[in-house]
Amino acid sequence: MHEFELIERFFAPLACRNVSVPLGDDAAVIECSGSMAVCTDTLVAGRHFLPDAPAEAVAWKALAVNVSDLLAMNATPRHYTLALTLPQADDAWLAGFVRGLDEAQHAFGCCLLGGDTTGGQTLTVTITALGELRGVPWRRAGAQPRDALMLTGPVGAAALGLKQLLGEVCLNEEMVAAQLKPRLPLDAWQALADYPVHAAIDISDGLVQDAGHMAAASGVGLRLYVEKIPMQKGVADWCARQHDWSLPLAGGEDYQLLLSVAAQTAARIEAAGLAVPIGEVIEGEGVSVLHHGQPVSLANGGFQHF
Ligand SMILES: Nc1ncnc2c1ncn2[C@@H]1O[C@H](COP(=O)(O)OP(=O)(O)OP(=O)(O)O)[C@@H](O)[C@H]1O
Ligand SMILES: Cc1ncc(C[n+]2csc(CCOP(=O)(O)O)c2C)c(N)n1
Ligand SMILES: [Mg+2]
Repeated sequence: MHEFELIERFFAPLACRNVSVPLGDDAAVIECSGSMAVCTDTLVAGRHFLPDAPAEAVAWKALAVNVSDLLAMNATPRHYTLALTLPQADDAWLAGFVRGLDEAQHAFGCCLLGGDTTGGQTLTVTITALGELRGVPWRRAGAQPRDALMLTGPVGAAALGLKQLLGEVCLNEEMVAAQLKPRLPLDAWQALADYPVHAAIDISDGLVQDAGHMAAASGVGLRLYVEKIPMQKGVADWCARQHDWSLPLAGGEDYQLLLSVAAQTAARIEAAGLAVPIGEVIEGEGVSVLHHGQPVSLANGGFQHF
């Protein structure tokens, strides 16, 4: 199959229709009236997913991790581009990949503007996503002393799912699903439009490491309470058995949002069931973690590529 035939057959059906110039020219053209958020994330076989991961899951995750960054910025997903490097053009793999992308597009409300397809040794998927700001951008730099820190959902399952895929533990399919096809907190995010958020970040590299980015950008310290952090029962049980909280604190790929909000806003957000308080912002620097009052130190702070 030729490169152009492949694009026409697999990717043209996913293309945005309601844009000035859609997929097919040297570049797409879109009209925009307000502010747009733009982000890029790459998935590399062997680094971000196991080489035998289902194609549907790879596609879903590639779009989900980008949409997660848009949500963290307070932007509604609209469009994306796809750069794909394939070791070979395998019909069945591509059909699965397009199914996963189609499902993700519908779930996240965005469509394909264009991209690039090349041959290469390592399967690599790079997506650049564009979203429309729905208010002020939620920056990492806005956390203020006495703010409450809130998390939109549980953490730790994706890291436990990876352990299961690697054969290190045998638990249940919920963890594997969290690793392969992470769900985003879309409903909570929709409702959060009505609340003033001082700072936000999505949890991709691990809660403590990403909280550290918020702390550094804001020039404050953050304090987290392990017993308040939401986690799936399987994760909590595993951590309690091992006396080790590194999965929810540093495992990463959770794609929940960490928010810093004024204490009175936090009470309303919690009452609406949109996020739970897990700590607070203090004067100082860095992230400290307490478990029933005892400091927790982590051997490994979070995911690092190098
Ligand atoms: N190669 C690069 N060229 C230009 N800017 C980059 C590059 N890599 C990262 N950045 C920028 O650095 C900032 C931090 O990037 P990073 O990838 O750590 O973001 P993140 O959202 O924390 O991580 P994730 O990749 O898990 O979504 C972002 O503003 C990003 O655009
Ligand atoms: C095969 C395999 N090895 C390791 C991991 C774990 N992992 C990969 S990327 C990442 C953080 C986000 O990365 P980025 O900062 O690039 O967005 C984590 C925790 C995995 N999922 N699959
Ligand atoms: Mg991010």
